[in-house]
Amino acid sequence: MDQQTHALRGEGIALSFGGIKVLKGLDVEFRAGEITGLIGPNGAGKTSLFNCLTGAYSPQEGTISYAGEPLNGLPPAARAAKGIVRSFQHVALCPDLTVRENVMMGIARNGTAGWFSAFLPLTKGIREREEMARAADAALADLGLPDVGDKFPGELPPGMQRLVEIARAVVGKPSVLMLDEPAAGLNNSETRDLTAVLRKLASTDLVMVVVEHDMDLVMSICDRIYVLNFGEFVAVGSPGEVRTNDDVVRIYLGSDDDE
Ligand SMILES: Nc1ncnc2c1ncn2[C@@H]1O[C@H](COP(=O)(O)OP(=O)(O)OP(=O)(O)O)[C@@H](O)[C@H]1O
Repeated sequence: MDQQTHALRGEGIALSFGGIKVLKGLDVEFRAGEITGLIGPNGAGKTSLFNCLTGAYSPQEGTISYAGEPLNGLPPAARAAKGIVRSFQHVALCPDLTVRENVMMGIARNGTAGWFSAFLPLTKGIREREEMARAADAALADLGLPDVGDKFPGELPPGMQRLVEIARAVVGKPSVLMLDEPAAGLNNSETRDLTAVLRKLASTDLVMVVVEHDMDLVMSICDRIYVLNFGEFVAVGSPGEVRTNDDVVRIYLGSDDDE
């Protein structure tokens, strides 16, 4: 896998709301085989950039591509069908479906007969449902959750719900996995479990992007980190380079949030 070729790239991304520029012409490259962090103080533009990459926002300027294929104009569902998937800051599991069924929803984008037909009492549907259930159980087991398939999300603690959400994102074998504040709402031990899971997920053919406020998590899992401030990158580099960058130190010491 050529990590440069199989990269998610943004060139000259500019986004404004009501004439206020929140992203000021950003060039960014998220490479396969790396975990790339996106950090910055509150209001820096992290979520806006994330949303441009997933297709939730359309930047007024710039191009977004994966493996050289332009993605501009494609809505989130079309990007997901191309293997570019995301998790949400607030756990977004269906409360009335079992954990296994929630994870099975992540397979639907793969172009099988589909999640709905898998629930119809037809031979094809039954076979497909069994295959999807096996894949869902395997994804859950891979993330250290072997016995929760029959439970409902509400029966699990927040840390496990987060892992179920990640299982749903990875069960369809994405090429780009975008995680929006995966540690939000987790306690220290849940964050440690998540850190181990994210490290394990990293593989040579997967682009992983993490927007996160938890600096310990970012510094321990990321290969490269982009630091945003007021819609511009002020630094990019390894955790060690970013940690000792004078501008980054100034931004974080000068900001009044708890990063
Ligand atoms: N839908 C919107 N309409 C108007 N302004 C917006 C919208 N979304 C974001 N903004 C503005 O864009 C700027 C960047 O916000 P964004 O949420 O991208 O920052 P962030 O770095 O993700 O912050 P946080 O860490 O607090 O989530 C902020 O000034 C915000 O008020």
